[in-house]
Amino acid sequence: MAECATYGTVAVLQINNPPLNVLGHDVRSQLMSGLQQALQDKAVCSIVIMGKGQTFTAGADVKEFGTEKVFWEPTLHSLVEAVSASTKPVVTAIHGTTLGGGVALALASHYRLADSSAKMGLPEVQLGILPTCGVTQRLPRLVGLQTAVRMVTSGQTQSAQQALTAGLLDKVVTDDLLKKAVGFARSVDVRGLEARRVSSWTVPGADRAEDVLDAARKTLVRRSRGAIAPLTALQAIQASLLPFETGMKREAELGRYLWTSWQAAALRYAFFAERTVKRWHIPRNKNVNYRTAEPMDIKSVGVLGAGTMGVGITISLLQAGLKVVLTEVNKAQLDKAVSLIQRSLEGKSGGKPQPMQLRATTDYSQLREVDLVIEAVFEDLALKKKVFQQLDAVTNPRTILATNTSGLDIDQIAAATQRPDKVIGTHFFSPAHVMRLLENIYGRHTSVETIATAMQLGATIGKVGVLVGNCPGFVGNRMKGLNFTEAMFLLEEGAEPQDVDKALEEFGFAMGPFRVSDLAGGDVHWRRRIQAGLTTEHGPPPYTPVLYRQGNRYSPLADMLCMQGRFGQKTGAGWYRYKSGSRTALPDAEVHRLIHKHRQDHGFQRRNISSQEIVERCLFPLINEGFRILEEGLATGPQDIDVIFLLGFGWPRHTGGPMYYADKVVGLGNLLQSLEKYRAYHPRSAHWVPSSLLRKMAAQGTSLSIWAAGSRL
Ligand SMILES: C/C=C(\C)C(=O)SCCNC(=O)CCNC(=O)[C@H](O)C(C)(C)COP(=O)(O)OP(=O)(O)OC[C@H]1O[C@@H](n2cnc3c(N)ncnc32)[C@H](O)[C@@H]1OP(=O)(O)O
Repeated sequence: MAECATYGTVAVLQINNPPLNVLGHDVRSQLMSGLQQALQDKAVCSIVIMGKGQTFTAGADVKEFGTEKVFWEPTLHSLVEAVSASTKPVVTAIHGTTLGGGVALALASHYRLADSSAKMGLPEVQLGILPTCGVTQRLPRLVGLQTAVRMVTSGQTQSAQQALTAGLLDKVVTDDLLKKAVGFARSVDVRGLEARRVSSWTVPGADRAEDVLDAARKTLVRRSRGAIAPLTALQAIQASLLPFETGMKREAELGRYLWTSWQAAALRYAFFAERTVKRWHIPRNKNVNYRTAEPMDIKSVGVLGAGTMGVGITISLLQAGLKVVLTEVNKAQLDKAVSLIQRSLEGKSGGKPQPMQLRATTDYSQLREVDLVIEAVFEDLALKKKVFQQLDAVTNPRTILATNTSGLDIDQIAAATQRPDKVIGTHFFSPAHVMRLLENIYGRHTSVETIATAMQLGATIGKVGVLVGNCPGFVGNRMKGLNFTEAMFLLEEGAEPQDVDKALEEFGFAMGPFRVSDLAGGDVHWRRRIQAGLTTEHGPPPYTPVLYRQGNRYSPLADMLCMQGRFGQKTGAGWYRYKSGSRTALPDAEVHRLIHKHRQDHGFQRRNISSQEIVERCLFPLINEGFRILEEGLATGPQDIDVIFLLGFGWPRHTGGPMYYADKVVGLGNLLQSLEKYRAYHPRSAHWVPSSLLRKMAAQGTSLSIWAAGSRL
């Protein structure tokens, strides 16, 4: 857990708690006793704290949060204070990615040394808490308010060089950190110790504090979108302008407030959910799971189609060091894609991107020897089936064939080949080289090896892979579609697009559904509705009532906009209008007129609709569908659905995701009641019929987390 050794007059305490040296109770106890021993040992003049393995420490053990263990002595706070109060100089030597409590230990030390490849960060706000143990008080004294505010409220990591420039580190070294730290510790003098205690310093540039804090507050109010941790952390930093002990009390007070907040619990859940989804199984056959599966070794990947998605996917693969054969029949499109890829990879640090690993070709037969192909052609079932037939003919029979689709039937695509066991859906999110989510969809015949390979490939290229079953829209788009459907009904009943968007943005989404639709292009879903027979390019299909389709209430408003060529930002007009070259959504009188006339034509009585109703009507049907998905065994557990929404659809992270939010914030009983209430008002929308899983759980008074714990392997 923590090892102690002496090198002449220097005692070295090394954390050894693989994989990430988190500071659980055992580690804290051993570090504390090592420190006390070193202080008592007359032969020891100075002390080094460092870590073994891949990192100094990733900080506090988050698994202890929400349990009593975190308060067991020595707490992290006691340990940090013991380091700060040490009568012998303490040097912290940092390597790897040092986070949270690791930075707290470093700040309390008298000297800070780091390996040149080290990174340091304070991700606490991402867990809904603030950096305590004196971090909000010591950091501004060391690096100034501005840098401290940036580090604490963003949670982003700093490179060793940045930390050195900011004044957070005293020295950056290359190679043999242990030797250099011991050498450094030998050179420091106990006589200078008092002056090295950061707590005795004042915050540099305190005279400009108001301006810095005001500017930060304004930015955070806009960016946090309801998350309370960043603004609370800012208050703690503000307290660093007070005497140190007063500031420490304020930090502890604010820390306690966040510690017990529902948002901290939700964010902790989100942290572990992202890691839980890799432990997948198929609900209908639990023997098929991450433990029994053996992935194929993938060294080369073919990407078919050099449009926006193909380019993003290629960049992700190249960045992970894989060989890529990019195939596109249109030579001009291919050349454009290659230049985009090269530009994107140029100047990327880390040495991974290797453009020479890319072969671009118009010739399908070049895909003959790749291990896996990701097809990224236009979202059209007939086209994809044709492409898969060709791929089946040209590629090696052992090659896995993946289709990048956002909702088409994997089984139909697989049926176009002689190897349905080697066909899988890999739904990338746009921009594919930026978005971390990869929704992997198994079909009826997809083999366990193919599933494991797609999941492994996701991890290799830095994505969070979530495995789901095959159904229209899969998990993400099947649920998300309902949100947009209800949003349009709200327009019919009296809301304006900006009212709906505002309510959901206040809930925490970066963009409301109409702004998202304008960004993505309304034509994409219009084509899908046409394919599904819900509408035609000229209006409702013959003999179809305007407001009902396929047994459900239907709003034709989106179709009406598309029929006018209003596809969103790319056409300068959609639900909003856009000035040339601008992405700012401006309310458009023409849209208001169109909605107004539609209401009049169909006898809707306009009424004022509250933000609460907007949020409930847009989100509750989607959550209800999530329960149906679990019931149908299309996702391993609620975490999988939550991760899809957190990483793919901008669901506000501080609420944990749709299923967590329903379970822990709304409450399953309340959700059921609301669904019943809206169902009574809107009987012709099947999405208000509560799922039987939800009914059962609400009746039993059980929770999704208990259900999930029982179902996960
Ligand atoms: C007050 C609060 C204080 C003082 C704090 O310190 S709060 C904690 C601050 N630290 C963090 O938030 C670190 C979070 N961890 C990460 O960001 C990443 O794990 C990493 C960048 C450090 C490493 O990433 P990676 O190499 O991809 O590894 P994984 O994320 O997959 O993690 C491996 C396993 O370790 C578990 N883990 C990671 N960090 C912690 C932690 N701080 N406490 C407990 N467990 C942690 C993670 O869940 C993985 O576990 P398994 O899923 O493999 O079981």
